[in-house]
Amino acid sequence: MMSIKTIYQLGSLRSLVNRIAARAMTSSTTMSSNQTEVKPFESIPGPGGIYKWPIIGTLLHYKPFTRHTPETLQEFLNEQFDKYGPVVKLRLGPTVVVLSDPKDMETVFRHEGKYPKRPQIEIQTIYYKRTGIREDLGHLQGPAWHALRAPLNRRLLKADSATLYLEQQNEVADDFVKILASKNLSPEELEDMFYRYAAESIAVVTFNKRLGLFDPNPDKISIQIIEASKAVMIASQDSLLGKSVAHKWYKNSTYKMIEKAIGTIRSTTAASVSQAYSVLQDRIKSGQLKEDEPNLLLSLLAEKDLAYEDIVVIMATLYSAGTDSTAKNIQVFLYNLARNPEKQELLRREIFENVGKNGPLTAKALSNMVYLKAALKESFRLNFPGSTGIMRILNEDLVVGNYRVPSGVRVLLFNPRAAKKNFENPEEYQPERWLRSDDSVKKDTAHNMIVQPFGHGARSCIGRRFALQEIYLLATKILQNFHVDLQPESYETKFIYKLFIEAEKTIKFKFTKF
Ligand code: HEM
Repeated sequence: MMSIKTIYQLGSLRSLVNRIAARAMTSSTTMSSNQTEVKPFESIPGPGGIYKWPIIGTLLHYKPFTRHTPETLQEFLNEQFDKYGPVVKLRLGPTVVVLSDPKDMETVFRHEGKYPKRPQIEIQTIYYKRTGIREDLGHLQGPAWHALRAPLNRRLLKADSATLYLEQQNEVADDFVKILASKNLSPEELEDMFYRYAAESIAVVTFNKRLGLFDPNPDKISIQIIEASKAVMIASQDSLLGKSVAHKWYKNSTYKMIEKAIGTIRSTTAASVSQAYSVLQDRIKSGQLKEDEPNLLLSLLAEKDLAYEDIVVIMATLYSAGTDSTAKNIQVFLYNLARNPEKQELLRREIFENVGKNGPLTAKALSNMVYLKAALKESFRLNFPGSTGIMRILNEDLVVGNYRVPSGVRVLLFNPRAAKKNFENPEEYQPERWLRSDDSVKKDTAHNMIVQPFGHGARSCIGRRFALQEIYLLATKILQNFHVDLQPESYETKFIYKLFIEAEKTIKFKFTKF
């Protein structure tokens, strides 16, 4: 007989236990672990009747039938929770079970298996089928996904993966601050600068070079990727949340938008990678390559199971996924600091203590800066970065919220609601909640599943260490030099979502040099 250890080594103990539980659930007296009756999938509450119909059931959630669009989906989902309770079943394209209890989120993550499935974005699936081009990391599933992801885990998720690039990324942040100090930027120009900052910062990782995006006449091609990345986000959100449907049958405007955008991202990345490759070859030939230099491209080229084309796809994904997301969340962080000047001052004090008025942000300083980390985490809690939270397709039958949910069903872990419902004074910006020295906070942070801005588990964000580092860096440099404030009309900024959070109207910051 197989020992428990052997079964576990085969990676199947958890799923075995769950399968046994699932079988038990189908019997007439099914009970969950806390001895309450497990109810069938069909009985999960949610909008019924015509709202269950394909296509139309989703479109009815949006304008002109309600006041919502995919950009305000969080408000819509909150209304559904108020009406139906903590587990809701509704149509967002396909049927989706939306969960808001952290315990249920944990159950889903515990059973996601070796190849967690995030639902593919249909418009992208169709694009890949029609064009035959290679799918990217975010789209692939199963072993094909794992083949691209594993080499990146080793290179991007280690403790020092991002700090290796600190020196180069410090320079990018310094250049940003110089421009802020010397030019009178309009709010729109400033907003654009945040995108350029994120793109410039990740380019030193993907292409081994500065792109010069802060120059008066930057390379047009690099700027095009920024715009293309925004377009991919908008089209993807409309497809994921069931607003765009016709792309299935013909090239509607949303499809044309994503077709053009992915085409631009791929072709321009291919050119940048090819250039970086030539530079690398020249440096190897001339013996200029430093053995210890951080060089993602070089290290991926050494990976025998990755084709050159895979590397281009990886770099395209990292460059575009790493631009829009980071640029938007930096602004939200600065917004929260501007609205809470006393917290801004506490953070500035920590910065001065650790790096002084002009010093670079070092890995050592960063490891000491607990308030900086708490301040950003609190910003993520208050204004959740992603439109919906995390999505998965269940790999096995599960019991969540006392309902049986079969394998293959889409679940949406709606962190934004949990991030408000499980905290005291949830609308207040209180970085102190995340500081271990404050006892009242431990209670708040007890459930680790709630604020997961980068997702969780094997399928979580591969760029998270870089995203955090870039945000920490820019916030540090800005606070070393300026008081951050808001023009009165931006004080009550409304946030909407284009996959990631963004201000409905450009935020009007006031940076006062001191
Ligand atoms: C504040 C900035 C960012 C946020 C909030 C964010 C958030 C996320 C989230 C929520 C996911 C899905 C995780 C899951 O399903 O569990 C994700 C996936 C991903 N992110 Fe990020 N991200 C950010 C920055 C970045 C950066 C800088 C990069 C690249 C350098 C990046 C690359 C990716 C990729 C490639 C995936 C797909 C991973 C996979 O499917 O294996 N992200 N991100």
